[in-house]
Amino acid sequence: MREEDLQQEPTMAAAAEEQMQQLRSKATELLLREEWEESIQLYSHLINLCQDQISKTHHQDSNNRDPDHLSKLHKSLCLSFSNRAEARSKLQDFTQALEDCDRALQIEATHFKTLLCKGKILLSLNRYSNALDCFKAALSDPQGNGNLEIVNGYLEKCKKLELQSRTGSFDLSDWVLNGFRGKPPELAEFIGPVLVKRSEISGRGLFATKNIDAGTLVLVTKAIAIERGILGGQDSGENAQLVMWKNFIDKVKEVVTKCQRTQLLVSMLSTGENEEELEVPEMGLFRPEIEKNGNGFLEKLDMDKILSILDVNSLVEEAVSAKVLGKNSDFYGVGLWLLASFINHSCNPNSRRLHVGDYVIVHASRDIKAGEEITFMYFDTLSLLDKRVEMSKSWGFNCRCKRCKFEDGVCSKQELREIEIGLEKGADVGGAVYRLEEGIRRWAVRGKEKGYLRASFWAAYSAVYSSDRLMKRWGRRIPAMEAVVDSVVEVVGSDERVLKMVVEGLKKNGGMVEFERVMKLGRGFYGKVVKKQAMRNLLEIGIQDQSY
Ligand SMILES: C[S@@+](CC[C@H](N)C(=O)[O-])C[C@H]1O[C@@H](n2cnc3c(N)ncnc32)[C@H](O)[C@@H]1O
Repeated sequence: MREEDLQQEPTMAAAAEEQMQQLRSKATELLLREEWEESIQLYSHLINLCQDQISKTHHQDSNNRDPDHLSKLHKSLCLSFSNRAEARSKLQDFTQALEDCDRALQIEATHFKTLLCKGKILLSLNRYSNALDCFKAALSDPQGNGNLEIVNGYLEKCKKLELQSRTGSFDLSDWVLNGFRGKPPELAEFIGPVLVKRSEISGRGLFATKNIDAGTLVLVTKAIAIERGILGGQDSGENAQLVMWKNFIDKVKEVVTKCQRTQLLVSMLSTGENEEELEVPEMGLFRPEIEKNGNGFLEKLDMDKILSILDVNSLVEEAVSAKVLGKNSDFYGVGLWLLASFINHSCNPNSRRLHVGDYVIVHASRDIKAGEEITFMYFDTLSLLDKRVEMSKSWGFNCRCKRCKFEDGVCSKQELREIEIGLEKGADVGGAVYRLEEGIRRWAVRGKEKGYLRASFWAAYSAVYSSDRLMKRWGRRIPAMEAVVDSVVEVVGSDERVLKMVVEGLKKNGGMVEFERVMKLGRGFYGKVVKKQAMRNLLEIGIQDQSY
């Protein structure tokens, strides 16, 4: 280096130091004011300057190097990455935020602020054991001592969620007993014994890899985007729905841009066309703990494709919990849950879903055998074939489930149609049920197929069983309620209306319907997330005042 350069260097370094100092205080101010975008810009500038200065210092003659100066620069760089990570995480840009955390931790492996920030990001990405490692490491930093309470709080939360996601042991008893009111409990993501495979129904579907008994959890997964609101009257309701739909699309677009893993999975969802040609995703893709940032090739998701995907896969929060949460019948919530998007519809479903906060919980609503496809209902399955055909069309497909195939091919279609028309015209429901049961015998309909027809005419059966007058007249000529309930539950799984009728039967007749039967139905309906004692209370409440 020339003599004059050497003389100029301290002044240039001082100027750079001053510029960095100004940037640091301005960026910190923006961070405190929660102006994330702006603070990110300044931190990026600061990071460049720091790196520049560090490289200049490295090029200096080792005798002239000031080790203190270098270590200050490294500290400043570490803090800048850490703060930029914080700002990026606030904007939900988790991929870049994690990159910043890692760069900060390369400089200082136990940097407390960074470990806390990284732990929180991993926690919100449902990567519980990785988050746990971060919080444990944070405790080993001297700064951790002053923040023991905060770090321990996160550690406990992580441990609980990690256990839930590993074992599927969730307990929503208190929340359900409280009428789904209050803040929904915190949940982990969980994947039970299931696998995505080709389905005979259409495209891909989710299958059980083990026997799963009624009430057992199949999966718990968080929406990648969700939009909720209250729809007003007719016109304003339609408008509100349009605005919500637009916001929902924007949210999906944003997550897809920010997270490659999400983008990859969204691009694999069905657009409703050529489903047989769609790729079957490997299950690892649904496990956030397995770091997977795409395979280098990412299909570009254009707007048309996103719209078709959302049309086919988004679910409306229509579960009882969502209605109570919204405290309003006009409450409407729409979301996209990735793994749940691989579940096909069946009018003979074996699972049901419950919405808890941003999570959807899917549990078996009846016993499922290993190898069986897991299905839930997209629309009401306790209804007649014609109505179901109409609803399936409005979903954009023709239902190809076994029940629809059977009912479509049943030899006695004309007679069934006559019973239906009679009911539409206000014929005696008891007479209709009697005629149907008599037909079932004559047409030699057996086993599960009996349940198919009974589930289709459920409205008539339930009207008879709930009326003392009709039961007096028809009770001895039609099957006992328990037999019909069993065959209907075998077909549609546990259902709120069936459960309600059975609970009312228990209330009226005491011993006629055993409590165990009600408990089994309750388990199929609410799932094992409601524990035995709470379920007893829940159903006893129902027995006392019918408001379960
Ligand atoms: C949420 S996706 C379910 C997964 C889908 N099969 C796949 O391969 O990605 C919904 C789409 O699956 C198909 N589907 C679901 N249930 C069906 C059924 N019962 N009969 C026919 N097609 C069905 C329809 O194309 C529907 O638009």
